[in-house]
Parts: sequence; structure tokens; C-alpha cells
Amino acid sequence: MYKVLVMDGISDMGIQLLYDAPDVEVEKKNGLTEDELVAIIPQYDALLVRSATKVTDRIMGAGDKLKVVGRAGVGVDNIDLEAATKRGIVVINAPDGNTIATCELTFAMMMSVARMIPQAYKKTVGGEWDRKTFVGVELRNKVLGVLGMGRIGSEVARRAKAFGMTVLGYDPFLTEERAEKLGVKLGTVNEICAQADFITVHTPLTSETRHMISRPQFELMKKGARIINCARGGIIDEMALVEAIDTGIVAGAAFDVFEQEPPTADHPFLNNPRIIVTPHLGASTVEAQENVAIDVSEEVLHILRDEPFKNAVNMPPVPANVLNKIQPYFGLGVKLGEFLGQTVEGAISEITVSFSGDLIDTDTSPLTRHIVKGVLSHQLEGVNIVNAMHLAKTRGVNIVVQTSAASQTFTNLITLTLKTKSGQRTAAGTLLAGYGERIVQIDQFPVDFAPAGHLLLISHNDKPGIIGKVGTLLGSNDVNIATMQVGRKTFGGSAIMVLTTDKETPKDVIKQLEQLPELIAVAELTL
Ligand SMILES: NC(=O)C1=CN([C@@H]2O[C@H](COP(=O)(O)OP(=O)(O)OC[C@H]3O[C@@H](n4cnc5c(N)ncnc54)[C@H](O)[C@@H]3O)[C@@H](O)[C@H]2O)C=CC1
Ligand SMILES: O=C(O)C(=O)COP(=O)(O)O
Repeated sequence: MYKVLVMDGISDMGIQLLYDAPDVEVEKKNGLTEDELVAIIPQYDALLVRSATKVTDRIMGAGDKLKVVGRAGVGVDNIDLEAATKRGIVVINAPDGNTIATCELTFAMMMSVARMIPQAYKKTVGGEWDRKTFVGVELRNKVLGVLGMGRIGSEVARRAKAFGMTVLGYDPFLTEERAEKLGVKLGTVNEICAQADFITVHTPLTSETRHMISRPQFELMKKGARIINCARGGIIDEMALVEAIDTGIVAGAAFDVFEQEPPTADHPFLNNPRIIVTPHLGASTVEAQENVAIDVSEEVLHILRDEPFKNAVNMPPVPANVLNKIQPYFGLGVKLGEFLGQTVEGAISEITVSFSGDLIDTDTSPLTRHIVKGVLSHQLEGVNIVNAMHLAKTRGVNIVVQTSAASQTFTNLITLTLKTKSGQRTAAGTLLAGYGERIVQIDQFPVDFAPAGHLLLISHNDKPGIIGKVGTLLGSNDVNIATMQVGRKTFGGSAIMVLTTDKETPKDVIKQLEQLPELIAVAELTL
């Protein structure tokens, strides 16, 4: 039974999938301190959060069983990604579910700041009928600057066109073509600051975007500019904004997010009549909360059940067309890695993976992760596809990936070579239509067996009677042979024997096998 801890008031409707899962037990908690989380996290396999819970290195370090941290939302700045990656914890988010909610809040904020609705409301309910103070501005014919043209920024730009606004956009990944499609003119941050009547930011908070709008940008702005931040506190320099309001450059600002959340009671935004604020409500709609919770629950279930999942924040994304092509090879990749990893002794200095046949024209890096995971899993605990490459790198293992011309014999072939101090070993595997995963080469010997169950890998000299001796010895020790494969290059030369047995061969039987004069080496492998 997997235990999932759900924090931060994630939508119950959205996580119904988890409640319904027969192999999952859900617990909901709120407002735990780091210490409290550290104390209880060892029981859980998955942790689900919104932005309130800071998922620190300490918490993940204590999460002995923790496989996945799910963020029911976009921003993962509250999760220590590096700490997760080094521990092999998958971090997933739900990037699409709250786009519209946040875009619509941005518009609500833009209109509120243009017409001073919150200020007018406050006076009116206070008994004052003040129609003079609240003369606003229209959006029509104004210039809107959008910094960050991703999901939310693009939706904001679309809607702004309907309001008759001219939209200027900045995003390092925005092509001229896409900008044209959206009806957006491209500009630099400074150009946009100089021309816009309204500026809204929709980037993540990174070292590049921190204080992207600060004193120098405010100095460029038109008198009367209005600023909106429904993305992340810190993208706009809060103190510089207050100054720009005091000096009359900025006429008004609307902030949903703060550099520190919640802000302290003496935060200068909280009693400034030109600044309106909300408590990080961008994603807070019934629809968005349901969407993000559904998305994250689906992915969490996949990860817990070891099923393929779409996207992880701490792993490069895999496009659907690539995934469709290489996913069938994941199992083979892991098995091949596990198989060969068990045949070598001592530290591995190099892992070489060579793809041929159907696998040459596609991005095979996700498959390489599976192979490396398989190789390392015999030597290291807790290795998975998230941390496999990281663990290999930190242990100084060189990973070489090659493609070779189409295989003559097989439609697809993965060849794996492991280098250690004492030499190198190679194995190749293929996915054979109708037969599934097969290992078809060990070192220089052709073989053909399914990489599963208990295996005995025997190197020997090709002499008459050797197969009988091995069979008799195993049989007399009650080890039943399920399949047997013998590979040799030349008559009477060195050869290899791969046996699958119905149960693990006891250590003392391996010792007896090793004493047969024709045998060079015996290895017991379990896959
Ligand atoms: N207030 C709230 O409750 C919510 C806030 N957000 C925040 O809104 C922001 C945007 O979210 P999405 O549009 O979903 O993300 P997204 O990833 O689709 O878009 C972000 C865009 O910012 C761009 N970008 C990155 N660095 C940049 C730079 N230096 N200058 C200009 N552009 C840059 C990226 O290229 C990308 O296109 C995120 O910070 C997210 O956490 C999202 C949902 C709710
Ligand atoms: O998705 C995001 O990035 C958000 O900021 C939403 O945060 P929340 O889930 O409402 O705490």
C-alpha cells in the first residue's frame, strides 16, 4: 500500500483518483512546520503540495520511502530540485491546469488597477459616496507589455487584443513567427518599459528574472504606467516600485505575489492606496484546482506503480512521438543493464551504449537513463531513472552513447559495454517481434535467451561432456534447468553457457561448478 501525504488544501475532487486507488492510502494535512514534516515524512511514498509547503533538502533526506513530490500547480520554486534529483525523487508539476485561472486574475487585476475598484469598494461600504477620486483609465488603445510569453503570458496577450490593446512581448524563447500569430510585437525589456501603459510579468523567478523590473526600468517608464505581478514575488523589485509610485512615475500596481509570503504586517504595499493586493490567488478557482489535482494525481499513480510518466521537472521532457517510439525498449534497456552490471566486478569506469537498427534516428537519451539505471542498480541502492545519470557522473563513470549503422541481423539492437579495471564486457539485446526481450550476444558469443529470472552464466572450454556434467551437478542438487544456451566461436575454443533455472542456485552448488576443470568462471544472476 502506497501512502500519499496531501498538503496545502489540494482539491478533494481532484484527488478522487487517489482515494479510489486500491493500492493508495491518502492522508491530508495542513500548515506543518519543516520539523513536523521531517518527523512524519518517513512513512510516505508521495508528497503533494501547492506553493505553501517548502519541500527542503532536510525533508527529502528524511523521506526514506519518498519516490515523488507532486506540485499541484506550475511554480516549483518551493521545492529543492537538486536535493530531489540527487536522491532520485521525481518532481512533477501540473503546468496546464491553472493557466486560464491565472490569466483571468491578471485581467481582473488589470481592470481593478485601471478603475481602482478595491479602493472604491472600501470607501463605498464605509459609507462614503466618492465619485471624484476614482476616475480611472480605459484599456482600449493602451499599450500592454507582457514579459514572459509562455502559457499564461500568451493567454493574456490574446485577451488584451479583444480589449483593443496593442501588445508588446518579451520572451527569449518567443519566435517572430509565434509572436506574429499572437498579434504581439517583440521588444526588449527596456523598450517595453519605455512604451507600455500597463506592464504584466509572467516569467518564473530565476536569477535572470529577479528584479527584472527595478529602478533603471522604472526610470524609463511613461508617467502613469501601471504594473501587475501575478507570477512570482521578486520579479519586480518591491522597494523600487514603492519609490516609483512616490515619485509619480507609476500610477498604480496590482500584486498577487510577494517576495516573502505572507508579507509582514508592515510591508509597504499593505497600506499604499495605489497598490492593490491579493494573497496569491492566481490559481485559486474551483476549475483550476480540480485540473491541477487531477493532473498531478494521475502522474503520481504512474510513478508509484512504476509505469511510464509524461513529464518530470527534474528530468528533461520527452516529446510524445519520441516516447512512443522508445518506450517499448525501456524494459529491455533496464534488463540488459542489470544483466551486464552483475557480470562485472569492481568499479565501472565507462558505460558505452550503442544503438542500431530502428533506434538510430531518434532521441535515445531517455532509454540510456534506463540502461544506466540497470547497470548501477546492482551496485547502488535507490538508483532510478531520475538520479541514474547524476549518480554515474558523481562516481566518475564516463557514459558514451553511439549509434552504429543498421544491424544486419536485427531490426533493432542495443549493445552495452562496461569497462572496469580488469577489462570490459559486452552484451547486446533486441526486441524481437513475437518473442519479446532477448539477449543475443555476450562478449563475442552469439546467444539467444530472455533476460528474466535466475540465470547462470558460465564461461568454459568447449569440450565434449561439459554440458552433461553441469546438468548432472545441478540436477543432483535439485536445481531444475528451464532453458539452456551455448555459444562458441570455434570448435574446441572458449565458449559460454547461459542457463535459466527455476530457483536460485545455492552458493555451495556454484562452488562445486567452479571446481569442474573445464569451467573458467560461473556467475549467478537474478533479473
Ligand atoms: N499567481 C499564481 O497563483 C500563479 C502564478 N504562476 C506563475 O506564473 C508564471 C508563468 O507561468 P506559465 O505561463 O504557466 O509558465 P511558462 O513556463 O509557460 O511561461 C514562462 C515563460 O517565461 C519565459 N522566460 C523565462 N525567463 C525569462 C526571462 N528572463 N525573460 C522573459 N521571459 C522569460 C519562458 O521562456 C516562458 O515562456 C510562473 O512563475 C508561475 O509560477 C502560475 C500559476 C499561478
Ligand atoms: O502554480 C503556481 O505557480 C502558483 O503559483 C499557484 O500556487 P498555489 O498552488 O495556488 O499555491
